[in-house]
Amino acid sequence: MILEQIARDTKIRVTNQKKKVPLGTLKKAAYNMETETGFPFEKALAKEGLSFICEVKKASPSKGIIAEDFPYLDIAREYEAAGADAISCLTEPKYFLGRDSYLKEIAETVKIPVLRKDFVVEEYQIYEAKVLGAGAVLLICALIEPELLKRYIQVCDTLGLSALVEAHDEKEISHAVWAGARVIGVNNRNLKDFSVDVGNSTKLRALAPKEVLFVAESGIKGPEDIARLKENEVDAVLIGETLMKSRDKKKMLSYLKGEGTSDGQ
Ligand SMILES: O=P(O)(O)OC[C@@H](O)[C@@H](O)c1c[nH]c2ccccc12
Repeated sequence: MILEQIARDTKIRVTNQKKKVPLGTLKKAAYNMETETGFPFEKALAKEGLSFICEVKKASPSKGIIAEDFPYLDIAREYEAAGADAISCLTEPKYFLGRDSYLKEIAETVKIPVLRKDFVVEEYQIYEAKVLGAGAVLLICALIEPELLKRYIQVCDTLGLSALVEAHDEKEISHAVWAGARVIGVNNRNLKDFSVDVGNSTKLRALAPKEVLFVAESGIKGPEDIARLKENEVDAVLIGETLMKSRDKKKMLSYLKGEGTSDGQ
């Protein structure tokens, strides 16, 4: 399955990176970073009404190249100006054509918190996220066993980083809750066959405690999806492709919010 393949390649990437920057050096740098108190990513999601996490993504294994032209800083600025509550930035280089430098530059440019979207298989990558300026890091349950997940969330806490814990089914939701996740995301895309069902997140919402911030991820195309998610007490949505493919992101975001009359193009 694709997720396992990506995880294997990520392990190799981390091993190589450690030769350039050893864990001890990275850790020191991470703890020397200035930290905004109060977990700004969680604050952004907890605000009244549905929050929007807008994703900067060049490509994906399911869609291939999404944005031929990829002015990532302009895109991030446009998201912020359009009213995004947070930004998600892919840093995985092989399958998503992401880069650490995209995240670093975006975090230096916008005021809203930035999520590092990568495949965390080692603690090392959490320190990297911090040093790159992220306010949050994605932790995928399918890649991290519960004991380790608990430890990773604690590491995030000591760094003032929020963890967005991704779960796909009931069992993973209970692992996430057990590990102390305060933010849980459910991916509507099945990583085995890439099929998308927005009902996946609405179905699983009830299984996470009310006080957990709940994020619906992937496959969100129009205001009817948003309305359905709102009805099911989702706190935030994570949207990539629909926004990346639209020429006017501000218009698209207001269309999704049900404010605009146009089709967002
Ligand atoms: O482009 P979409 O369908 O709106 O999806 C965004 C985001 O949810 C998706 O990129 C994603 C969700 N979970 C992930 C884990 C790794 C990489 C990417 C993802």
